[in-house]
Parts: sequence; structure tokens; C-alpha cells
Amino acid sequence: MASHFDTDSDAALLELLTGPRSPKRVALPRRDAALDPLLLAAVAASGSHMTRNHYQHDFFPTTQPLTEGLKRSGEDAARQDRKRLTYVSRQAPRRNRLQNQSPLEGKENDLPGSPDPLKSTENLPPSISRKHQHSSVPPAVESQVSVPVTTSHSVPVTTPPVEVKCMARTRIPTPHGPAFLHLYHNNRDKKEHLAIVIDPAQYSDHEQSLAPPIRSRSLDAVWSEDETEMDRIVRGAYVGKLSSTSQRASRPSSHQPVGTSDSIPSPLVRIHSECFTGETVGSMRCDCGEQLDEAVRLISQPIILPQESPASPASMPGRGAVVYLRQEGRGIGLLSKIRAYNLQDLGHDTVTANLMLGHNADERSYELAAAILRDLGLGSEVGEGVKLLTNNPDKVVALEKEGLRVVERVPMVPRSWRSRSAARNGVKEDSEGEKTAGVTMIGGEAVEGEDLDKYLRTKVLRMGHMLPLHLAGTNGAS
Ligand SMILES: Nc1nc2c(ncn2[C@@H]2O[C@H](COP(=O)(O)OP(=O)(O)OP(=O)(O)O)[C@@H](O)[C@H]2O)c(=O)[nH]1
Repeated sequence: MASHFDTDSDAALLELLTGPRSPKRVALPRRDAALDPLLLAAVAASGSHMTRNHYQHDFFPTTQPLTEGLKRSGEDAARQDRKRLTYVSRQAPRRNRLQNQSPLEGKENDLPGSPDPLKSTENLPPSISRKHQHSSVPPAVESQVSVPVTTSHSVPVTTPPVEVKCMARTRIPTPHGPAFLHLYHNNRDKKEHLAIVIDPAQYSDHEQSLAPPIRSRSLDAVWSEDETEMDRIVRGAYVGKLSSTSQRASRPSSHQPVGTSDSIPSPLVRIHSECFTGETVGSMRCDCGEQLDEAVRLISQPIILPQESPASPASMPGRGAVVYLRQEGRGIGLLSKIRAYNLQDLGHDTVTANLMLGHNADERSYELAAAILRDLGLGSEVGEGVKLLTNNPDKVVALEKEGLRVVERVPMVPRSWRSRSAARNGVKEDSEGEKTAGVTMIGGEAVEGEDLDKYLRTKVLRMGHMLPLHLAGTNGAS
């Protein structure tokens, strides 16, 4: 059979179709942009929401290593100089940024008004190594960072007086007895802070209380002329126990704060800060879940009354409140707290871990707590003083600064310390009712663990918490 490729032209055509392409590629020198355009765009687009964790700190020196080709060319000494560029942050120090922050903005991790919530995935951890480990940046460079940022927040913001409003209230049965949960809005942040009010006398339609009911004035107020009785009841402005047969809306004037007779002990109050890990996950890195539970338990205990006459009652139902503030991680937010835990696993304590992340040891504030207590008629000039359940001296000082009357500080001894100390003294600890062993959450019992010991010890030794370490049973050597 005759070949179809017997002519030169056929062979040339075949070569054209199947042979190596021509013209042959000329290797062009690599275009190595001085700065990554994507990084540039990110920085240019950055607004007030950009944090130290974003690109700005990691911008210099260049993120791209100089290629061998570039080095060989030797054509551009200036490019080589990029290697020597020092670390320059475009952010003011954190304390300046916090001062200039609008009060309505939350913590930096909240990314307020961020057009893209997923931006938070770019919220990379700051380079710990730079500051605290094998630093490649000399400390002097770090002190250059105080370049003020020109943002809309540079204008000092005048903070309006704090205002809170109880938006809703409902009955919550707890292992320790009934409570009323109050949800508050405020003009300082966008968070829903809470108050757990324990006042079972109020819960009963019949019980005659010796002390004024603990009620929210903003909840009991009339919100609008159009408001119906049912509107009020649904938002929690009712008296007694709500049921299908009992529906009595409260009246605004009925519960102004009043003082009590000296024979009635002041109510117990705790200001508690949110701890997702301790209260929801049951983390044994801290005692927060236990403290919340213990506070509700202690407040719910019947109050023993001084026996003024044989006819006077020996006790009255426990009463008080836990103000639950959404200041996770002592105010640094859950994201930073999770990072702090990893630093703690590397051997740092809770205070140092916060500092390494650029936070203060404690970033909480208590104005909102004071406003909520005032709304509940607790601790204010005209109302009752409060007994504050805490080991933290800062809380007492902060509330007093807000004009609240703290008549006594009641310590919170960790359950594990109590049971250890009881065991040492050969005393059988009161089991405080049936509880599930091994959890730190609501209804839990004393738990022990190395992390918890370390945390409690740091609270005493580094944060000034007022607890005698010998109770830990380790002479502080845990
Ligand atoms: N940053 C950080 N926060 C933590 C850590 N462990 C617990 N927290 C937070 O600490 C807050 C509770 O504060 P504590 O210092 O335990 O106690 P306190 O409220 O100051 O003092 P007390 O009234 O005596 O309980 C909660 O917001 C927890 O989320 C931690 O390791 N790091």
C-alpha cells in the first residue's frame, strides 16, 4: 500500500502539526514585584476594623524571599536592601487604640461593622516569637510603633452616661431553686448582659416578704401608651408566678428601691464574667463554672434572721442576684482566650499569656454591672447595700467607685480547696445535695486537676485574689 506521506510537503505539514512548537520559548527574567499587590490592596482597604493581627504588622520585611535569579542579576542593589527593611507597624499601641475606640464598638475581635464577617479568619495571631522568644526584631524597633492612626476614631469620643434597660425577664428553675433571668440592653456595647435574680418570696403569690422584692425598674416601667397588659406580661413585667390562671402585670410605681430594717441582712450579689469554656464546655482550666453554680447556690440558701422576739421568723428565703457580664476571657474575648490557653500549655501562666497577646491581664469594666444593680434597686443610695461574693479586690473597688454600697465582701472558696481542707481536718464535707461528680458546670461537685490548681494559684499570687493559699492543701506549691 502506498504511503500517504511520500512527499516533502506532507512531512512538513506533519512536522508543523505534531512537532515541537516554535518559536522556542525564551526564558524571561521573573517579574518579582517589590510588594505583593494583594497585600498592598489589603492594607489599602484596611479600616478601623483592622487589628494588630492583620497584615499590617507582617508587612515588612517582604513576604517573598529574594529569588536566586534576582540575587545573581545583581542589577538592583535597592531590591537587596529590602532584606534590611525593619519592622514598622502602622498601628498605634493598643492602649491608644482602646482609648480612641467608640464605646459602641466591642472588643477588637468583634470586627464591628465588618462588611465581611469571614475577615476574622484573617485575624492571624500576632507573632509571639517577635516579642517574647527568639526575637529577630530588636526591642528598640518595637518602641517605634506609636504612630497615631488617622481613622474616624481618632476624634475623642465623649461617652454618654451609662444606661441599661431590662428587655425581658422569665422564670428559670435551677438545681438550687427558682430564679428570674433578666436580659439587659445598654448604650455602651452591643452585648446582652444578664442578671439572675433569686428572690423566691416574690415568686410566690402568697408569701409575705420581709424584704422588698428585687425587681427591675426599667422592666416595670410603662414603655408606651399602646402597650397592653399582655405585652407587659410577655416581656416579664408581671408579679407572682405566671401561669394559665395567674397573669398580673406589674405596675411601674410598685417597686421603687427601699431600704430594709437593720435586722434584715443585705442581699448577696455576684458580678460574674462569661466563660464559655468553664460554663458550657465544663473546662477544668478554671473555676468559672463552679463559681457561677456556687453563687446561685449560696444566694439561694435561706437567710438566718436574728431572733428579735419569739414570734419573729427564724429565717427567710435567700435573695440576691448574679449579674452576668459578657466579658469573656476577662474581657479579651474567646478568640484571644483560646490562644492564651495554648500559651499556657507552653508553660506561661494566665497573666503572662494575656500580656504576650498584647492584652492586659484583665480588661473588664464594671459600669454596666453597677447600672444593672441600680436598676434592680441593689446597692444604690436609697436601696439596700449589698454583700459582694468575690475574691477579687478590683470588683469591690470598681463598684464602690460607681457609687454602689458594698457592705461586705464574701469570699468564694474553691470547692476543691474546701474538700481538701476538710479531708485534712478529718471532717466530712457536706455534700450540698446530690451533685454529679467530675464536672465544673451547674450542679457540679468539687473537681480537682493540675490546670485548675495552677489557675487558682495564679489568681492568688499574681492577681491579688483574696484567698488563703494554705486552704489549697499544698501550701501554695501546686
Ligand atoms: N484571659 C483569660 N481569661 C480567663 C482564663 N480563665 C478564665 N478566664 C476568664 O476569667 C473570667 C473570670 O475571672 P476570674 O479571674 O476567674 O475571677 P474573677 O471574676 O476576677 O474573681 P472572683 O469574683 O473572685 O471569681 C471569665 O471571663 C473567664 O472567661 C484564662 O486563662 N485566660
